[in-house]
Order: sequence, then structure tokens, then C-alpha cells
Amino acid sequence: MSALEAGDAAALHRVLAARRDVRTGFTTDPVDDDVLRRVLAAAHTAPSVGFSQPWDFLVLRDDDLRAELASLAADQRATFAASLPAARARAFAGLKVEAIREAPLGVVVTCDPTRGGRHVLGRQTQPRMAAHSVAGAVQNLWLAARAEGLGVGWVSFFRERELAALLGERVGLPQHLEIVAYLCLGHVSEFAGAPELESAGWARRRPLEWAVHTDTWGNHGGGDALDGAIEACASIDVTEGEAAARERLTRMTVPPGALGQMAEVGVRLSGLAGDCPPPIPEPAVVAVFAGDHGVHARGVTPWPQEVTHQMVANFLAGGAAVNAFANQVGAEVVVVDVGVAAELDEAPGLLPRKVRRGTADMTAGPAMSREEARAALVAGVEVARDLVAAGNRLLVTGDMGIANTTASAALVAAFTGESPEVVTGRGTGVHDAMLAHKTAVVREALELHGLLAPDSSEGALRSERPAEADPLGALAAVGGLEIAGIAGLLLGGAALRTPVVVDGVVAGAAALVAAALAPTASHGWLGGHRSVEPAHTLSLTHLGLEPLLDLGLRVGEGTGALLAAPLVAAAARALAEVATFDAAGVASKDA
Ligand SMILES: O=C(O)c1ccc[n+]([C@@H]2O[C@H](COP(=O)([O-])O)[C@@H](O)[C@H]2O)c1
Ligand SMILES: Cc1cc2nc[nH]c2cc1C
Repeated sequence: MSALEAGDAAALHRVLAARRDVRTGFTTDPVDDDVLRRVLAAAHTAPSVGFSQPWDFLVLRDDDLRAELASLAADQRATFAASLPAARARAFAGLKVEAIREAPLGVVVTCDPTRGGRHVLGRQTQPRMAAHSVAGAVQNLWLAARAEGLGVGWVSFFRERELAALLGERVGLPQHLEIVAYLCLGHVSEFAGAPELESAGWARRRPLEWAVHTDTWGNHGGGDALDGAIEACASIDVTEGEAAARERLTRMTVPPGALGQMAEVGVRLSGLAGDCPPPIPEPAVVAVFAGDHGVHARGVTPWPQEVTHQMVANFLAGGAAVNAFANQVGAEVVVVDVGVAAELDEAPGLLPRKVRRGTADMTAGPAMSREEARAALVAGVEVARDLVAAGNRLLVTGDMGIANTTASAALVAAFTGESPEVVTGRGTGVHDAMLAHKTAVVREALELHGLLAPDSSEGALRSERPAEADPLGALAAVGGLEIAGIAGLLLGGAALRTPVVVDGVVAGAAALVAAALAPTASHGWLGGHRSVEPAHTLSLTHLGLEPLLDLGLRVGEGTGALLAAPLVAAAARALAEVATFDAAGVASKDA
């Protein structure tokens, strides 16, 4: 008998679903004092650490003061806008982030971290519980306001101490208080059906399943993120979208076939989307997966292993080739540490997902365990999910890992059946003697793990490909953590019907692993460029991917794929924007 009446429970869920963070559409209608009191009373019933009730509510009506607050927020808005990649900045320009002047009331919700003295139950171990309690009060306020038909917008475009100082000066706000929320509150012309940021395409709602872990972290009800991605890839059916694109291409005001490879990219994007025109694949983000390699000890590269983490620092500081190219094409750069040997300091843009500190030497045993290979794949799928939920519509693979062209060559040999002599390349620029040694090391590793195709010395494409039967085993034996992460990104992107641009030889090796795990996933991938590494061309051919660019690049990091990103977007735009012969009144050619 303790549950609410069915109607009351349903009403509660309706309020939860109908609550919006409101930034547009406030009206000038005054808020009735009784209504405001009910809303604040709801906030005051929130749970709090040790029943300390650390909140206070400062109700602001003064127009001049609110105008000053709005100008503080405008400064922070400008700072944020200046930090954004071009495509994001364009989208942000159309978003409203506060209604400080338009809403008739401002409510500053504070937290007194000292309230109750020394012995607040539960706060001595977790001091942040005081502020968390205040956030609970804000949520109560928000829901009660919605039930009363009042809109609330929580504005965080403030530097907290700057806001506190201004409020201290103007209205006597005590300076020992923390400011948890500035809320715009008032009547609204309507409540939107979905969050404004979702409707604007800024971000997407994450499915509940991704957020729920049962018994073990990562178990989302019968499987992990990799299982989920592989299952979702199995249902990719490109037939309708491709057919619609091919049909539209025949009616577009260009001579038949004149769009060349751009048409094929448009067809591919439409196939993946199941629709034509496909969504414009912007904004783009490059995820640079970084890891070290035990095989480095065998002298397969002229560079010291520390260059991996030094280059990661360079990416995060914005000083690498990937940053320059990302700036040029308006993409974001994130770095994912799946296996760098060094400990990395926290930094904006760094996703710490270390599975282990570098792999082991693949010529002495497996580079990693199957569990570790799987964990890095899962990390890649989860990075794809997070980046897509954050609003990205094009994923670009990137890699950093000294000695990873050795691991990539070994994987490409194992998946294509080609010989070590054919697949092994010069990587960062090894000289002839080192190339011969590197090739021998690749052969040794493949032999040790039973991954060498029986007749692979002859160099032709082999029918017997030992890795196909056990892709995870091959990845664990001769792969790399960043290669596994990229394979996960490729699967995660395809699973979400979000195209992924494949970079150089390392991404090519990862794509072979991913395609062996989920063959239909490759419908979601585009060949960004052709690297000079021989293993790259072999993997692209094997996967049926036609590279968009051939610039003689061998940088890695995602550089070549980034340069191709605008071409991918242009292919989608052509399908959306090029008029048909009928619509434009252009005569089609005589039969
Ligand atoms: O992308 C490519 O095709 C490519 C070709 C040669 C080298 N690389 C990069 O160079 C590093 C590995 O080279 P190496 O010689 O140490 O194996 C690694 O960080 C890769 O991103 C990348
Ligand atoms: C300098 C340098 C930059 C790189 N970027 C990707 N791999 C790299 C390897 C080296 C050595």
C-alpha cells in the first residue's frame, strides 16, 4: 500500500518527461507569489546530506542587476564560442544559452558547505555531498515549476567566483557560499516536446541501456558494448538507401557519371543512412588512439618509444599535423589513451581509457591477452557512442604508436594471406637494413602465432587467411591496443549509422579486424587516403574501400582521413542540394 495511486504515479512520470531546460519563449507575465512559494517549498523538501539543508534561494527581480549578469554570461559565451572547431561554432551561433533578461525572475541557488558545523553526518567523508544535495533541490524546483506551468533554465555560463563577487557587491551575497545554480524562471509560451539541444542536433539522447551496468561494469544486459555494436551492424541493410541515391543521381543536373567517385561516396552514405539525401556528415571529430608496442624492443623503428607520449602531449597542446589539419577542416581532436606506456596527466581532450601500459613483444608471446584486446575494442565502441551522442556526425580514425606499423603489417598479412615481404613497409622511414630486419620480425611473430599463410612467400592474394577464423585471437597475438581501439570505433560508428573515415595503415589493419568481426560494418566506412605503406593498399583492396586522396602521406594521426572529411561532406551535400533536371528546367540529353 506504499506505492502512489496509479494516476499519481502516471502524473509524476508525465511531469518528469515534460520538464524542459528552457532558454527561449519566456513571457513577461508576472509569477504569482503563491506559485513561487510552492515551487520553492518543493525545492526545500529535497533530500540533503545529514539533513543539513545547505541551500538558500536568492530571488532576483531587478532588471539592471539581471542585465549585468547577462553581460557576464555573454562574455563566457564568447570565450566558449572561440574555443570551438568551425563546424561546432557554426551550430553554436544559432543556440540560445540563457534568458537572464527575458525571464521575469532569476533564482540563485547557493550551497553553504559549512552549514551544520563539523559533524554533519555523511559530509566528512564526501564534502561534495553538500553541493549534490543542492542539485537535488534544484531538480525538485524544476519539476514543481513544470507542474505549475513555469519554465526554468539553468545557466552555467558564469565563472563562479566572478558571479559571487558581483552578487556580493550588489546584494550582499556572503562569500563563503558556493553558487550551485542560476535559474531563469517564468511563464513560457510553450514547452518544447524535446530538449532544445536535441532538436538543434547539438547532442543526442543516450539509450538507457548504455548507462545501465548489471553485476559487472560494462555488462549492459547480456553483453558488452562490443556485442551490442556487432549485433547492430548485422542489421545494416544498404539496399534502399543506395537505390534511392542511384536513382536521384540519374536526375541530378550533372552529366551522367560526371561526379565520379563523389557519387560513390554519396551512394555509400545514403546506403548507411537508409535514406537519400543522407544527413550532412558534420561536425567531424578525429579520435586519435594511442598505444605503445613491446615489439619496439626488437629494433623495428628508429624512434624511441617515449615519442608516443611526447606526441600525445603535442596533440593535446594543438601542435601536431593532426591539429593543423583538423583546424583547417573544422574538426575536433580527441586523444584516447588505450595503451601508452607512460602515465599521462589529465588534460582537456584526453580520454583516459588505458587497458595496459603498452603491449608485450609479439615475437616472445601474444602482444596482449584476449581480454585486453576485447577491453580495448570495447573502449573504441564506447568512444564512438560518446562522440556520436555528443552530436558528431562523422568520425575520423587517428593513431599514434611508435612501432605500430610493425603490428599493422603483421595483422594485414594475417588477414589478407599476403607475405611479410609484401606487407612490411618503412613506417616512419626505416633504412634498408632495418626494413629487412623488420620484415623478419613480422615473419617471426606470424610463425610463432600460427598466423602465416602456408604459401605466403609467393606474394599473391591467398585464399587461406589464418586470422579470419579467430579475429580477436589474431588481434591479441600481433596487434596493438590502439589498433583494437580503432577497430572498436569503426564498429561503434557503423552500429550507429555514423560514417567513419579510415586513415592510414594502422586504421587499415584495424578495419580488417573489425570487418572480420562484423562484415556488414564496412558499409559504414570510407577510405580517406592511400598511405605509402604497402599494407595499407592491401587492406583497402581487401575491404573494397576506394581511397579519396593519394597524397603520398605516411604521418598517421588521422591526417589523411581528416583531409578527406570535407569531400565526404560535399558528397552528401551534392545529393541534398543539386537540383534535378525537372526542378531546374534543364533539358536532359537526347537519348
Ligand atoms: O598512417 C600511416 O600509414 C603511417 C605510416 C607510417 C608511419 N605512421 C606513424 O608512425 C608511427 C609508427 O611508425 P613506426 O616506424 O614506428 O612503426 C605511428 O605513430 C604511425 O601513426 C603512420
Ligand atoms: C615525429 C612523429 C610524429 C608522428 N605522428 C604519428 N606518428 C609519428 C611518429 C613520429 C616519430
